[in-house]
Amino acid sequence: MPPSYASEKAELLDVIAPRHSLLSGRYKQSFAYIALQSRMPGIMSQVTKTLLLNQSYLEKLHGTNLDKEIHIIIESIERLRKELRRDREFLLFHGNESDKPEWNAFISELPRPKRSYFRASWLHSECYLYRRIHSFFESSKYLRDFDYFADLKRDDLIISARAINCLTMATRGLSKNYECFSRLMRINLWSNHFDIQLAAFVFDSPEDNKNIDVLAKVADLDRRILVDESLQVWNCLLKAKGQKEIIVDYICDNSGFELFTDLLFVEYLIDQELATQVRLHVKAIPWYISDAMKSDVEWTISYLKDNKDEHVSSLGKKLERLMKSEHILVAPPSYFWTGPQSYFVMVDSNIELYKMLTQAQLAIFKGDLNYRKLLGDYIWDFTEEFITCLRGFRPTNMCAMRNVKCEVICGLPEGVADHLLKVDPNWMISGYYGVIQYTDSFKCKCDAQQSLCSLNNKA
Ligand SMILES: O=P(O)(O)OC[C@H]1O[C@](O)(CO)[C@@H](O)[C@@H]1O
Repeated sequence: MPPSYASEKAELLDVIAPRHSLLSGRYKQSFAYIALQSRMPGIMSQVTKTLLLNQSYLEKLHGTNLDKEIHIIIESIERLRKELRRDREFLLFHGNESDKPEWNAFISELPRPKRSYFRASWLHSECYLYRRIHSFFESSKYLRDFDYFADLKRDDLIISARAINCLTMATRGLSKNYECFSRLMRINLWSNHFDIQLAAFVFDSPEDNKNIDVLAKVADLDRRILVDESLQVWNCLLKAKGQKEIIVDYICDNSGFELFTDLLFVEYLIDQELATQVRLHVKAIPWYISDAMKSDVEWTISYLKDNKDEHVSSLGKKLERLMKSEHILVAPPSYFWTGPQSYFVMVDSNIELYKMLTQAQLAIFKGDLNYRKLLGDYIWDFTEEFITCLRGFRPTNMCAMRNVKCEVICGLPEGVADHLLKVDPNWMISGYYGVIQYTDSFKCKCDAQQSLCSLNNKA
């Protein structure tokens, strides 16, 4: 265990994160504390290691010696690690960051006691750390575009070869019905559980290849879906039938195997005319290790296209055609997705992005981090309604699909959380449980939301 300067400085409390508070590293029995105390330093070491491992490749690529640039980046990472360990205040950005004004305004407006790693909201600390790491690369001459997480993301797809073959075969020629739709959705949900460094779905028998019920191979998964509102998502898309334009905004999470299943689901939406266009919202910079960037979407499609399995390869070619015809497209990059803010502030801090989402029939938010930002990284009552927790953020009909990897959750039926706490004390951080939650854009309940509703209706 590294020395805990942080505990002296931040007056850490040896408790779980209390109800009705923001998640924060202050609570020593929370996942936030573990993440800041040991996970983030580990990730920083991983970045350094990757950089050194890639040095000769990068030097060949740029035709120059990179000792000095690499040395500066590694030293900066070391300094950042010390700042974190000592619970220092967040520093302003002074480099070439495109989103520098937004970040600096955000940091300056934080109340002082909420401006250091262990005292701040966990969401702010964690996003800030990933943002700082990237800023070291942005300030360099040759390494500004180096994605230090790319190898991990690519390996994740490569080790999933068998699952990719099976799922590709099993999802050809699907019918348009709720059953197929919801199975694809569930495969997509669980792929968020098997993210980086976890083995993907395992398929052994040859029958797997033709059987869309591949979920049965992953023991008992459906039992672990705590809320499944996929029928409402299906109905939301059916309601748009006949419209000339049906846009689905897909706020992506991880690359690797998860992005592959995203693409399978998106292919189905387009094939079945449930959507005329799907816009993938990805990250502008390397983020939370495995988050998808535009380059990952492109790499994934060309990996599928060049696959030696003919079904996988023709899927890759089909996806490429769908991209060319703009049935699928990567939305213009927005730094909002790599900002520290929760989504309820989007209407004030990024009205253009908010308006863009209002054009969609449905916005799907994938993964744990998106969920945390939807709920403001706040510990709500387990049974609080999803719509309430969004605090007015409702640009369109919305679905969140997420495995439960931290203590933020809502919308559970009465008694479920109490039961889980008894049978599985780690249920909130294991990623074993999942939710598919939905809210309709017109389900407006409170006065405070009136102004947003009228904006939605106008946009
Ligand atoms: O890839 P996801 O599902 O967004 O998960 C991100 C992970 O990062 C965390 O935010 C922790 O760093 C967890 O909540 C979660 O385990």
